[in-house]
Order: sequence, then structure tokens, then C-alpha cells
Amino acid sequence: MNQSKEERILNFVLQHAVRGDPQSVVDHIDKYCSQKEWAMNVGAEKGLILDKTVEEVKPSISLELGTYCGYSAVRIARLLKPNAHLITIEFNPTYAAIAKQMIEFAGVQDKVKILEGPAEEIIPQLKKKHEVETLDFVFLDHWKERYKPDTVLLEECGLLRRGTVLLADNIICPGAPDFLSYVRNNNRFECTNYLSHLEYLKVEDAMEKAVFLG
Ligand SMILES: O=C(NCCCCCn1ccnc1)c1cc(-c2ccc(F)cc2)cc(O)c1O
Ligand SMILES: [Mg+2]
Repeated sequence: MNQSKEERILNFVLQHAVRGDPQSVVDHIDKYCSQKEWAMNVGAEKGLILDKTVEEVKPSISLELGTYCGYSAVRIARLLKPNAHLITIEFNPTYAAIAKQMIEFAGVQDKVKILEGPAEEIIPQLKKKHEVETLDFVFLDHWKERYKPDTVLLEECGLLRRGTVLLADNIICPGAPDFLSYVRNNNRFECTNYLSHLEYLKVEDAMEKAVFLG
């Protein structure tokens, strides 16, 4: 049975990247997806915006919505301080299986917990089942029409605290218009827009940072 694109990306990393070196894994995914097959990783240009945000926040507990092949999970985990953790939620079990292998190859498995299933079911379980108090950082990169409802759900579940930083990918392409108007017109969020480009292409895209003010 022939391979999926995601399996080809993973195999390229397993065959060419340096085991235990997260930067090497990130660089090899970018190399494959810019030269061979486009894929929806946040990529190197928007990845720098993600890096800078993680370095600013220095989060102890981070949540990622949308794992895919694990590119941004590895990107975030490589910058986390000792004993800091990332929980990443993936709906698609095939993607989750690829990401698990990617994260283990990168050597960041002790910092990352992959949870499989719909975010709207898992978010309400984070406090009791996954011992989360409040989140320091949230990276939104899953279905774009879920950004707004899942942001409301995070707040309703008491998972946001004064200063929690949300960073959302794909604000222009594919776009998340209801999320954007929600956070920008809500005086409990302080928003910043970062203009960039869609991963591996010249197409415009942007990320939005929304700091919860409590
Ligand atoms: O759809 C995206 N991501 C969600 C994938 C499914 C998430 C499943 N899930 C995980 C947890 N809960 C649900 C996405 C799409 C594009 C894109 C851009 C241009 C284009 F022509 C085609 C596609 C670029 C991205 O950067 C993206 O992130
Ligand atoms: Mg994205």
C-alpha cells in the first residue's frame, strides 16, 4: 500500500536528520516540504514568530491545537525550560501516529504529551484528567473554524489566566475571520498582528497574538 505524504515526510527525517536533535528535525521537514511536497507545517518564517513568542513567554505549560506531523510541537519543545511541558491535541489518529514518531526521533518526548481526539472534548478534561491548572501559552493551528469556539471553551473551563498568550496561525490564509473579530473586539484580549507568508510559498499569511487580560 503506497505511502502517505506524511509518511514520506517522516521517512525523510528518519533517514536524513540527526536523531535527538530537534533543530535538525525542524530543518529537514522544512527542506522536504519546500523542495519536494508542500505540507501545512507552520514553516521556517512563521516558525521564527512562534520561537520569539515562546522565548518571551517562557511557558511552563503550553497547549497546541493541531499537531499534524509534530513540526511545531518539536519547534516549541526545543525551546522549553527544564520541567516545562507541551500538551498537543490532534484529531486525526494517522497524523498523531506520525507526530509521535517525529517527536520521539527529535528526543523531546519527555516534554510533549499528544492527546488524540476533538479539542472540544479534550479541553474540558485538561484540569481534572491532565492536572493542568492554567495555561501559559496556547498555539492555535487546527481547524480554522474551531479557533473561536475553542478559545471561548478555554476561557469557560478556567484555563486562561491574566497574561496567558494565545498565538494563532493562518489568520489570512486560510483565515479565521470569526476568531479575529472575536479577540480584536473583546476588551479582555490585547491583540498584535504579525504579517508573514504561508509556509513554503510567497502567499501572504499572518499570525495573531492575543494576550488574555483576565
Ligand atoms: O487546515 C489547516 N490546519 C488544520 C488541519 C486539520 C486539523 C485537524 N485537527 C487537529 C486538532 N483538531 C482538529 C491548515 C491549512 C493550510 C492551508 C493553506 C492554504 C491551502 F491552499 C491549503 C491549506 C495551512 C495551514 O498552516 C494550516 O494549519
Ligand atoms: Mg497552520
